[in-house]
Amino acid sequence: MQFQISNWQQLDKTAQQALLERPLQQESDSLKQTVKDIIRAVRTEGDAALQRFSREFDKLQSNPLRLADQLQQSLIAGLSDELKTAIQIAYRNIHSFHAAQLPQNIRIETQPGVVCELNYSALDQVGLYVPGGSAPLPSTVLMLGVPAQLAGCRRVVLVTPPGQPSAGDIAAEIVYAASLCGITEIYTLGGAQAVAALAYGTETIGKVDKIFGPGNRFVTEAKQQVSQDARGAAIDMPAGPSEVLVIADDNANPVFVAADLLSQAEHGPDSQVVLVSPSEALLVNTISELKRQTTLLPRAEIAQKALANSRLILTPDLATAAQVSNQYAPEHLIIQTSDDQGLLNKLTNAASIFVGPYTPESAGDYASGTNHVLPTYGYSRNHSSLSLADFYRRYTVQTLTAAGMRDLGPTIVKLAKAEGLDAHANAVSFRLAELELAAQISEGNPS
Ligand SMILES: NC(=O)c1ccc[n+]([C@@H]2O[C@H](COP(=O)([O-])OP(=O)(O)OC[C@H]3O[C@@H](n4cnc5c(N)ncnc54)[C@H](O)[C@@H]3O)[C@@H](O)[C@H]2O)c1
Ligand SMILES: N[C@H](CO)Cc1c[nH]c[nH+]1
Ligand SMILES: [Zn+2]
Repeated sequence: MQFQISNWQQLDKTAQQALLERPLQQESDSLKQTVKDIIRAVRTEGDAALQRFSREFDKLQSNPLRLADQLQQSLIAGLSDELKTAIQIAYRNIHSFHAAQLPQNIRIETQPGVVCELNYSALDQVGLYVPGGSAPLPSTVLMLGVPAQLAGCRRVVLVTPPGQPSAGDIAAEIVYAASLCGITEIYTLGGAQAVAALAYGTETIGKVDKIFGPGNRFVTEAKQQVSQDARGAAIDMPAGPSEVLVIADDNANPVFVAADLLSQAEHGPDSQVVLVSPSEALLVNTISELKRQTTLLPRAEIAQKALANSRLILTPDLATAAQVSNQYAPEHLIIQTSDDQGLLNKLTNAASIFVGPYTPESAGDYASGTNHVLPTYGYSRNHSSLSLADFYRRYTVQTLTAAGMRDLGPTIVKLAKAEGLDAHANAVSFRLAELELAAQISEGNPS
């Protein structure tokens, strides 16, 4: 494994930008076309296309699609108590953190007789995509299922790629985590075809209003495409291949830093990990640790491919390291320095930040309580981590009394006239005229 340390200060602006590029294939034309073709096939052929793609991409001979209730029960029964307890603890913490996010309706009188309300209502039907191509992710079931449960969405559908035939259709941990979240409508289906089925519906799978969840580049591209079609479905965010940026100085332990980098490198070959440090010694020692720890990992081959996309960057100081991170806009940002709190104030574009030597990203990936569904590929510049609010729609209500109309009406008429929109002005002035007439009648003085 070859590692190269890049000296940030010695690069010009173009080279600096190139250094922070994500792995290439993410938005290639061929990916877009592949996904477009899959979506079109699902829309025209329905379940038959789903079966065909499961055979082609997931090596499945035949797929019953919906996971029978009885099979769900027997999978859950086979799970060890130890693992069930771990899933319950994660569920509890994720539940606590998300329950605290319950949105509050607002009702205020902006001026006498003019009442404005902002209300939240839970989305009716939601689809949860749980990745499973490379590893089944029961933790993602909790990250999506807990907020859907707390919001009270009426129909919650879970899709996840089928496992290898020898290992059964689906991981028992996924089914157990789903059961804690009250989810029983589960389909063993993955990739762009699953996203298309959720967005448009097939004979077996009813369409949903919004699709949540992370996935590989096929899943992420499919979500983008269906969200651009008014007949498709809304989506949460582009949450693609995992990435982490670590800012560490001499104060950090290279064993921890290397472990944190590898924790995301093992997700997939298109994951990216970045280490930014003002300490050359820390960079060099972390490289030795990366080499040592990688060989011990069962997923070493995947991690090595991801490490080939990765960056080790030497900066003159921590302030410049913060600037590099802000420019990169990472999904996860870990800081292990002598001045973590000072650094926090300088960080603007990370989706989820992990502070100090005892806060590995794994804590947030599994069990601390925060959501691990996060924008990748620089989208954390303008997208947020998944939260309870994403499972609601917001709408406003307003009520003007006659007195409110009398007071505010002339202002509205003036503004509408200024825009040259006379019909808008009339909608108010006709009411004002009627109110004027009514007032004169009540005073016994109709003109
Ligand atoms: N950003 C986040 O919040 C977050 C959270 C968890 C996981 N992740 C990421 O999710 C990803 C999960 O990826 P995964 O692959 O393990 O599972 P996945 O479920 O996202 O994708 C697997 C599916 O991809 C489809 N596919 C595979 N090869 C294909 C091809 N050549 N053409 C068309 N379709 C194809 C198959 O249908 C398969 O079912 C990882 O990159 C991981 O880093 C991100
Ligand atoms: N790191 C992933 C988010 O990018 C989430 C995850 C699930 N399991 C392990 N990690
Ligand atoms: Zn992870």
